[in-house]
Amino acid sequence: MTTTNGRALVLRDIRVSYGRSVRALRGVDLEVPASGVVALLGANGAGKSTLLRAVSGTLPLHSGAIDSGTITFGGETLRGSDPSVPVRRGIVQVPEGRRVFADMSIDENLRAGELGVRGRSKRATAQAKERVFDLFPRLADRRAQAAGLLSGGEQQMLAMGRALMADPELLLLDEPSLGLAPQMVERIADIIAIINQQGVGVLLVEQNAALALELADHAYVLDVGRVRLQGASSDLAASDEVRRLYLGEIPEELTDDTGAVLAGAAAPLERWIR
Ligand SMILES: Nc1ncnc2c1ncn2[C@@H]1O[C@H](COP(=O)(O)OP(=O)(O)OP(=O)(O)O)[C@@H](O)[C@H]1O
Repeated sequence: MTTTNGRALVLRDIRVSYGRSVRALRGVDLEVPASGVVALLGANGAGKSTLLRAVSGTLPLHSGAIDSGTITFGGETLRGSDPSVPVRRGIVQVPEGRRVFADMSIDENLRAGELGVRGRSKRATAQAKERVFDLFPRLADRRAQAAGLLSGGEQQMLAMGRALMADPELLLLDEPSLGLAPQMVERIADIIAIINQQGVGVLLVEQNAALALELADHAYVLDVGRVRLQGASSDLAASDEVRRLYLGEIPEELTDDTGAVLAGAAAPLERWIR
């Protein structure tokens, strides 16, 4: 898709708050290398969406603000930019909950993905759309239909397609597998892998840690606004803590010799499996 010119996203000591009392990020360092796939894991409220908002410049829309720290893309600062700046520089977010324009057609939704892109020729637009339809043939078949009639998985595809219309260098994906059937999750995972093979970097927020660690080269685990763990995805997938907390593996002390869950372990298990 985009030929990469080697731009990395770098966050240093980022602190974000909402109002006076909610400190959502408390000094986060994170890096997405050019064309890399990085996963961001963590329980509800850990600060994952906040981090994406900080990068995409959408915090003010949520009454949030960056208090300190730096965000750069290819060495150029992004911090303090309004949302149009990251898009123009090649960083596009696919928000959680898909948020397609339900009453608009698939074609119109895709056109909306170009709004932040300036001065593009008709030919370039047609090429971008062709690439989207190559990736998502189902959307091509139904391009005149209202987006609201699509299934949840198809709406996710449309939201990703809309982001790709801006020809991004880095995609910010917020929970792309949320609420989807397993088969559709696999399809979305395949598509993320293909998009990355085409040269697009991905910062992937996911509750589905197994999926995220499979797709990503490197992962970060956020915990109450701080990076609790980070490393190569393969190392994290092998770590006891990640297996226990994020891959739903049941801790030994709650099972018998055969691995069966002990009677009365249900309550403590709630704590382990998120
Ligand atoms: N608009 C907002 N106003 C006030 N507090 C907020 C707002 N958005 C998020 N928060 C708070 O900031 C913290 C981080 O939230 P965030 O949504 O970034 O977490 P998350 O890891 O993405 O969680 P989830 O998986 O539930 O989306 C939480 O304590 C949350 O309640």
